[in-house]
Amino acid sequence: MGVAGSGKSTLAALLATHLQRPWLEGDAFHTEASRRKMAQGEPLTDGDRASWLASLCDRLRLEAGVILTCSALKRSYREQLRAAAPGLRFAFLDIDKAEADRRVRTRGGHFFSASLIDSQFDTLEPPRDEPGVLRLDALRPLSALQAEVAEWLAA
Ligand SMILES: Nc1ncnc2c1ncn2[C@@H]1O[C@H](COP(=O)(O)OP(=O)(O)OP(=O)(O)O)[C@@H](O)[C@H]1O
Ligand SMILES: O=C(O)[C@H](O)[C@@H](O)[C@H](O)[C@H](O)CO
Repeated sequence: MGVAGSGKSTLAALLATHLQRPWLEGDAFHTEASRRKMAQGEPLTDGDRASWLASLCDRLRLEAGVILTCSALKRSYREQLRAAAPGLRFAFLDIDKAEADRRVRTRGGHFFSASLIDSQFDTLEPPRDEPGVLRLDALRPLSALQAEVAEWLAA
């Protein structure tokens, strides 16, 4: 979990290969209308995210041991996901706004508008006192992040 540009997909791809686990890209479950909205620089609302979260919950119920990349910005979103998959664990890629903005502007080939970075941080409720959360410094090298998550999952 984490805001756009925090590195969720990049890290998940590495972990899925390393751990031989299936990986679900949360962005693939957004409706076409939501993707269009984000591409036009319009933030999603709770309403837009409701059907998306419901689809992710359905997938979590079906597939055990899956790695899911999902912004999961609000505590209520995480609680909904946890209810679908009891014991679900969250690796939180914690990043500052300047670096998220830099990454989103430079990565290219992605529908997400960089003008939405402010709203991602306005919406983010960083996990505090929630079960099963590992906070990661998103600025560390990917190899270190991968090792940290793999060790945490194995514990
Ligand atoms: N630890 C890292 N160090 C340096 N660059 C990174 C790191 N992790 C990811 N990046 C780079 O940052 C950019 C954003 O990463 P990525 O697309 O994985 O983020 P994301 O959280 O999945 O974003 P979104 O939710 O918007 O799809 C990519 O260009 C990626 O190569
Ligand atoms: O809840 C949200 O606002 C979305 O899930 C976003 O976080 C983006 O889809 C993602 O980051 C793509 O860049």
